[in-house]
Amino acid sequence: MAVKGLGQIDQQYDGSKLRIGILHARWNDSIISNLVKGCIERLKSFGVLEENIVVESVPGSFELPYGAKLLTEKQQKLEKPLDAVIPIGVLIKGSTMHFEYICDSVTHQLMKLNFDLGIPVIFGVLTCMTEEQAEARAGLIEGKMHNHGEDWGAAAVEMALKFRVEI
Ligand SMILES: Nc1c(NC[C@H](O)[C@H](O)[C@H](O)CO)[nH]c(=O)[nH]c1=O
Ligand SMILES: CC(=O)[C@@H](O)COP(=O)(O)O
Repeated sequence: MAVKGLGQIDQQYDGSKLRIGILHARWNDSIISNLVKGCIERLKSFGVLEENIVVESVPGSFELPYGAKLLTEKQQKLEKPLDAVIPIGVLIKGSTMHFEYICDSVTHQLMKLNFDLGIPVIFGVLTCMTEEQAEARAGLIEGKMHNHGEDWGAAAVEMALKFRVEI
């Protein structure tokens, strides 16, 4: 059994009332597509309704933090607030320092957004040294790793519901 991964879920979560935003980058599109697919499938496995999953895209991972903030605020203005947002991006090391700067700034800003927006913001960004690493983590290499998009869907549902108090 694999050591890496979310482990057993600690309780049954009913996602049928949740609204979840997925904001994905378009860089490295073939890998992104499978991560988004896995994420949506996992959300649905918790009962999240298709019509309550809002999927939007931005050009690259650098745009994810501000895009996630704008998406969340727009849904609030439309009186359809999100219970969690899942930014999804794939960063792959090139030949300059571009990768390091984007990984660092995006990670910090997404973490900060949790506190600024007051809803869970999941870390759906792969930061890989090679394309092969990214493909493996998107479940695209048979027999290697599972699709990490599934973990992000599960994390969103758990974090949206875990500390909720129904009055
Ligand atoms: N190299 C990667 C990028 N680069 C693009 C930036 O994220 C950004 O869209 C551009 O600089 C305009 O602001 N994005 C990724 O998602 N993945 C990469 O590997
Ligand atoms: C998107 C860029 O600015 C690009 O020049 C970065 O190059 P690399 O991915 O090789 O570091």
